[in-house]
Amino acid sequence: MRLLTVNAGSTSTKVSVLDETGDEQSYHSLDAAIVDINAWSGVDAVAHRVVHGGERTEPVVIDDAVRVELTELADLAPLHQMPSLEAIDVCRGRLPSVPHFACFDTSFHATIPVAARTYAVPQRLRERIRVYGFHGLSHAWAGARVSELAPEAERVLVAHLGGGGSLCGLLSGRSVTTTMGFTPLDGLVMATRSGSLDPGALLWLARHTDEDLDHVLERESGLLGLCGTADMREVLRRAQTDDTAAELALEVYVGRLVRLLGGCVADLEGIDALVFTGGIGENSAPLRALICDRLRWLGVKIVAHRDSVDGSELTAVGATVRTFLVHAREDRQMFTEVARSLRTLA
Ligand SMILES: Nc1ncnc2c1ncn2[C@@H]1O[C@H](COP(=O)(O)OP(=O)(O)O)[C@@H](O)[C@H]1O
Ligand SMILES: CC(=O)OP(=O)(O)O
Ligand SMILES: [Mg+2]
Repeated sequence: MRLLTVNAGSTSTKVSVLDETGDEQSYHSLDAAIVDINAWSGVDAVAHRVVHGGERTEPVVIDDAVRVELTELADLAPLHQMPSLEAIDVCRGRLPSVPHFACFDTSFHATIPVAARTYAVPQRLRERIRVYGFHGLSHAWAGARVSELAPEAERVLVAHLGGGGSLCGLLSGRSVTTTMGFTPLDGLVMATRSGSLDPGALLWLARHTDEDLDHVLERESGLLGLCGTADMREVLRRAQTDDTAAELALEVYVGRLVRLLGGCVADLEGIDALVFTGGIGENSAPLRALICDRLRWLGVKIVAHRDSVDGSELTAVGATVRTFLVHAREDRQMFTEVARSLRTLA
């Protein structure tokens, strides 16, 4: 099978053409991929990463009805859903005769136990509002890689740190806990998203200010709100020059991560392996060091590792938890899922 994949993230769009031989072509935008339209010849199907899939637990072929269904979820993922739908429209226009699949970030988290997905609100609201969890394609891929790299590891914590960020606790490869909830605004401090906030603060802001809360919390907060840049490379560079706003941003970022990771570790009753993935997790040795310095109590200890080779083991002597670096391959995960769906449909 030859598959075109489109992954519209909050700070990047990644497009690739893949097949089972491992041959692959990558592009950093849909426009760049369209310029190389010859690479699309012979594509059997297209896979689109769609962040919110509602109750869906499997990829689905996109027709007009599915498109409407996904549009109705747009305000639950304002940085992602409409850009994905726009990419879907462009690709369906260019390749009308092959199936276009939506592969969902939410699907992998269908295994989270009921109590862990339930908010303490009245029943009439619980029917609408629950934990979905996101970055599922990345967490699933990282979990599968760890099962190759460390087959003995049953309790695995994946830290997907990119433009968005979330932690996922996996037990025997299945998601049981995660830091994002009803929407991808929850949990960790992100590039421009606040992450978790006291719901009382939201009520207060709604009553006492005329801020556009959607805009503030999705696009003006996170690292950007704390120190004026959304790019972790810049935050780290500025923190080296005694820039106090950048230093605070790093402390808030790492502090929130460590606190939420502690909750996931408690859900898993300990961990055997820790995995870093996503643009920051894969590429930033200094950030991994800052995080792991705060996790010594857990038995995490890593070597200073500067390159970003997929599957590298970072575990240092004396550690009781094995730590790995895995490249986020949502495209490869979509390949696996679409191949399975095509077999089922055949
Ligand atoms: N060497 C690096 N050090 C720190 N951060 C990095 C590095 N390389 C990339 N990043 C960060 O990774 C982020 C992009 O991550 P990625 O997972 O590709 O994004 P998206 O969430 O759009 O999918 C950028 O915001 C950038 O700041
Ligand atoms: C769900 C999410 O935040 O995705 P990304 O990190 O790709 O923006
Ligand atoms: Mg991403």
